[in-house]
This record gives sequence, structure tokens and C-alpha cells, in this order.
Amino acid sequence: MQDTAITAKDLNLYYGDFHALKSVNMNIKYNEVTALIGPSGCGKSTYLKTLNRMNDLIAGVRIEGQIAFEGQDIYREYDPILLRKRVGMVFQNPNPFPMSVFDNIAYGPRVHGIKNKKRLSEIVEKSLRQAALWDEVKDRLHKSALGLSGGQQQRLCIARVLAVEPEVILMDEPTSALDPIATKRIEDLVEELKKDYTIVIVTHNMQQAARISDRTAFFLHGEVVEMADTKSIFHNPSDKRTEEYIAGRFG
Ligand SMILES: Nc1ncnc2c1ncn2[C@@H]1O[C@H](COP(=O)(O)OP(=O)(O)OP(=O)(O)O)[C@@H](O)[C@H]1O
Repeated sequence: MQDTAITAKDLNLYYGDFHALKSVNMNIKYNEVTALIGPSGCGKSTYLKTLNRMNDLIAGVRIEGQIAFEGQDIYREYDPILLRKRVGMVFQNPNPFPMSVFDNIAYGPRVHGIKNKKRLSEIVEKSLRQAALWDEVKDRLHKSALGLSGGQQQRLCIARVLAVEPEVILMDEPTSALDPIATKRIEDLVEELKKDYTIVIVTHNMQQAARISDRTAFFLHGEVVEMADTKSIFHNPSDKRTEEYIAGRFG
């Protein structure tokens, strides 16, 4: 399907004997924000990480089924390094490298072979502007990124992902370590970025999912109970378990 960036088909994931994802089927559409919600331990992060093969790095993980990105099987037809360039990831806790703001952003492009200083400067400025951070850091590009506030560090991490020109951005609870103002800035940024990128976000914050996502998938015990337009999930869920979770009756 032309509007679909990623398709998961009958995806099962095991950590040793533990069956963490059970026959997950999901289409993730271009230029949409897809939210993954559900109680702690239901498999949201595990699923998110399968989308750019981050689970490959964990010993004892076994994956069955298929994930296709733009029609290509990411586990059989893709180099994981190239995949992670095209499907970038932002983590729960901002994790800038212990180096300057500039070098944090230039790191990825340098790894991918860009050496020209002028070109690197252009990429750094463009990425920081896209991440709505440029004005705050343009006078301290060569100072340590560790001196930025938590919210600025998280936007820096988003800029770092943007610098390698991905198509998809995976976000694993990107605002859970941030205060409400920094959270609002990231939410506004997500809204802006979806014009050019496809975004999948894990969140514990129901209001956040309702505010920023187009479609929402509700996970429970490793299964997708229901996936639909965010409005329908929140106002008219078709499964009783979704309704109970959203009403705050468990999780
Ligand atoms: N590396 C691992 N080894 C073994 N089991 C794991 C590993 N990572 C996760 N699990 C288990 O897999 C299940 C799903 O975990 P996952 O982190 O995907 O859930 P989650 O829905 O993202 O939870 P949370 O909202 O608390 O982050 C949990 O039972 C967890 O204990």
C-alpha cells in the first residue's frame, strides 16, 4: 500500500522462553504520528525497537514473522546500519554524547562519510532549526551539550536523528523525563515534524497520545488489542479492555 511506510505481519518476539510480542499485525502510515499505549510491560518498547532492529543487540531474542519497510523485509533484506539511518530513534532519557553541541549533530553525518566543513555546518544548522533549538544554542555550538537543560538535550537528540535524514522517527517516551513546558515544546515539534517524517511514539501519557497522534495502538500482554484513529480509540473504542484502560481502570 502506497500510504504505508512500515508493515508488521504476524510478528512474534521471544526473550528466551518469554513470549513478549504475540502475532502483531500493524500498518504504520507515512506522515502520521502513531502512538503506542498500554500498561507497563505490555510490549510497547519491545515493538518499537523491532522497527529498527534494536532488539538484535539483546542476547536470546528470537523474532518470527515479518516487518517490511517500504516493502523490503528489514530482517532479511536490510543492512541494520542503513536501516537505523532511515529509521532513527529518540530515547526516554536525553542521551547527548559528551562532546560539543556541534559535534553531537555532526557525528552521524561524519560516520556516513561527510567530511566537508561547510556541508557539516549547513547540516548542523538545518537540523537544529528543524528541532526548534537553533536560536537557543547558536552562540554555544562549541560548548558541551551536557550543559543544556533536559528539554534542550532532548531536542538536541531529535536534531541528531534529523541530521542523517531519516524517513521514520521512533520515540520511546521522549517526554517522561521532562517538565510540562519542555514536554509542550517536544509535542509542538512532533506536530511540526510529521509534515516531513513518519513518527511512532510510545507514551504512558494518555492526554499526550490524544493530543499529538493520528492513530493509536493499544497493547496488552504483548498483543495489539485494537488500533484505530486516535479519536475513535479515545471516544469510541471497540474493545472493552481498551475502554477500561483509557478510563483508568487498570495499568
Ligand atoms: N531484555 C529483556 N530480557 C527479558 N525480558 C525483557 C527484556 N526487555 C523487556 N522484557 C520483558 O518484555 C515485556 C515487555 O517489555 P517492554 O519494555 O516492551 O514493555 P513496555 O510496554 O514498553 O513497558 P514500560 O511501559 O514499562 O516501558 C516485559 O515483561 C519485560 O519484562
